[in-house]
Order: sequence, then structure tokens, then C-alpha cells
Amino acid sequence: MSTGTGLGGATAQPLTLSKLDKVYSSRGRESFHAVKAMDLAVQPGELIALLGPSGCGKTTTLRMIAGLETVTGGSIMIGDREISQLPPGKRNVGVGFESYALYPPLSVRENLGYGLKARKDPQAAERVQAIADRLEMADLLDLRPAGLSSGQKQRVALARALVRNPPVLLLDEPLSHLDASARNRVRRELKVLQREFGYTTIVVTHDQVEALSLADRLAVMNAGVIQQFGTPDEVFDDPANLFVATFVGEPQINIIDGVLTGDGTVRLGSGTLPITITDQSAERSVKVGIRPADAALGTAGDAGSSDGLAVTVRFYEHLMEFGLATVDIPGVDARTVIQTPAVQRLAPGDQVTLTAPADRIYLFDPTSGDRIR
Ligand SMILES: Nc1ncnc2c1ncn2[C@@H]1O[C@H](COP(=O)(O)OP(=O)(O)OP(=O)(O)O)[C@@H](O)[C@H]1O
Repeated sequence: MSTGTGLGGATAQPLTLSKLDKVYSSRGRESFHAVKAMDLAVQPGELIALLGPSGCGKTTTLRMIAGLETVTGGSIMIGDREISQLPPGKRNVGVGFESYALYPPLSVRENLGYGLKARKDPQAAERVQAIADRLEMADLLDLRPAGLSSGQKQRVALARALVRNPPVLLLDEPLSHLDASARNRVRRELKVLQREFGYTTIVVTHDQVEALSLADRLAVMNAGVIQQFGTPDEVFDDPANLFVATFVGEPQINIIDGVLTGDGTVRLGSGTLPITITDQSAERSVKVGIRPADAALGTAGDAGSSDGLAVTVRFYEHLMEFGLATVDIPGVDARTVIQTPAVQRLAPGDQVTLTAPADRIYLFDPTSGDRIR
């Protein structure tokens, strides 16, 4: 790719994890199965966000790909090259990890150029300057690492990963120390650079907005296992199980104990809501998921209220662009949070009717957590 930016272009490569496994075993301590037979196929030039709770194995996965952690089993391929047994320097993987120390005696510019010098890259200086400009950190180039703030160090780590023009790029919480406005700008620039140069990328993040805005696809992980791998829309609109439904989405989805009636409705407390579902066998207990933004609260007597649940507002927060009403469904213990339009002001004690489109009511098996469709 000829770009005229002095950055050059990487050749996009697929990254394929097959049955990748990691068991940590340390003497005298119980072993820990951190990553369990993980399969993940990242397309050339695609950006994947790995999302999941603390301790689910995200960092371990990146460290195995980078060669900073041994692999217990399985394979890691870049294109048709198996890399899982190669030393880190031979893998051709760019790593933007916070813990990846900079050399203190060198300036930021020298740190960024270090790997390029070894490759005798004639455009090294130009590349360093171009990446620094793009990440809004040209003013840091002549400083030494010790004097940098954590947000500045993070940008340097990101720049260092990008400047080597790796076919595969691994980023662990790359923007977590930046303030909100810098984070938004650097996030956009990162996405632009990634698209432009076709780095096949995995980003680990806790931040859902970051994951949604950066990623072509999300891999949602729990306890060492990928629970769902799909586009942000697929994961949000069609969650595979209770874990994914609960983990993705802010404000969090409401999960309510209900009973599948077998006649096209689900019973919540003393009322019912219509659902679309093909599994219409006998009555059974289910977990019912309703996202706050999917439901509506109408005043009693509204058209269609016969399809709704009579509920009582317990608490109402007006958040300028929208409201959040916490309501009690009669016969249901858990409180339910519903997002309301800004113009709809509610107050504790209001009696309203909760409705939700039948195809936005998710049902889960209460034991396995699997989606019931
Ligand atoms: N060197 C190690 N020895 C033993 N257990 C480890 C080691 N490194 C990580 N673990 C354990 O493996 C599990 C996965 O850790 P990992 O850092 O991959 O999780 P994570 O999803 O990245 O979490 P976080 O978001 O908090 O960084 C954790 O339970 C952790 O305690």
C-alpha cells in the first residue's frame, strides 16, 4: 500500500488460535486452568475486542500470542506459520502492553526507533515522527520515559507497537490511563491507523464503549472460555446466554424470574408479557431478560396496555437525555430498571404499564444460562 504518510503498510495476515490452552501450575499451589481450548479465527486486518470480567483469561491469551507466556496446549498461527514455540522476537507481533518497559536512558524518540534501527529501516526517523504526530505525542519525543505521566507512557507504548508495522498487533487496555477527551481522540486515530495499515488486531479492554467503537467483532470471555464471538450488533441483540446478556450493555439488562406459559407469553409475578419463541413446550421456569432501553412505561389506559404489566414506580432519575425509572412488578422480588424518554417525567408511586416488544424479551434456562429460542 502506498500511502505517502511515511508509515508504509503491513501485509494483513489471519491469526488463528486452535484449542489454545493454559494451565498455570506453581509448586505447592493448586494449578489453575486460565484458558480452556480456545478457538478464535481473526481475519486479515480485522480488529477483535476481547471482553470479559477480571481474571477470565484475556491477558493470558494475549501473552501467549506474544510469546511472553508458554502455551500448555493448542496452536497459534499467523498466516500459515505456527508461532507458539517461537521466541517473542521472532513472532512478528506488535505488543502494546503497559508492563512492557521502556529503556530509561533513551529518549522517547530513541525508544520508538530502537527496533527499527536493528532492522536497518532507512525510513525509521520518518516513521517515528509520523506515528507520533498521528497519536498527538510529537511533543513527547525528546523526553525521557521517567518524566512521563501514565497516560503519556501509554501513548508511547502504543506508538512503539505501531511503529514496527506489525502484521499482528496486540493491545492490552491501550487507552485506560488517558483522560476522557484524549481517549476518544486517540481511540479514533487508532482505529483509522489500524484500518489504513491492515493490522490484524486483538484489543483487551474493560471499557464497553471502547470495545463497541473499535471492534469489528467481539469475543466475550468468561472463566477461560469464549462465550460468544460476533459483531457488536450480534452480541448485543442476540446474546448467546445469560452471561453475555448480563455482561454486555449499560445500563445492565434486567433479569427477572418468570414462567414460560406455553401459550405465547411469559408470566412475571401476577402478569404476563407476549413473547416470540418456538420452544412452546410445557410450563417451565425461565430467567427473563429485558434491556432497560427496550421497554416502555405507558400511563394506565394507553392503547395496548392489555399487553403490558401494571407496575409501580419506586424511584425515578432524570438524566437530561433520558430518564431511568426503577419499578416494582407485583409478585416479583427484583426491581426492574426502565429507560424512559426525557420528556416523560415520572415520580415515585406512579402507576404505569410496562410493555416490551415481544422479540426483545430474552429467555434463558435458569440452570445452564443457555438462551431459549
Ligand atoms: N503466573 C500466574 N500464575 C498463576 N495464576 C495466574 C498467573 N497469571 C495469571 N493467573 C491467573 O489466571 C487467571 C487469568 O488471568 P488473566 O490476567 O489472564 O485475566 P484477565 O482476564 O486478563 O484479568 P484482568 O482483566 O484483571 O487483567 C486469573 O485467575 C489469574 O489469577
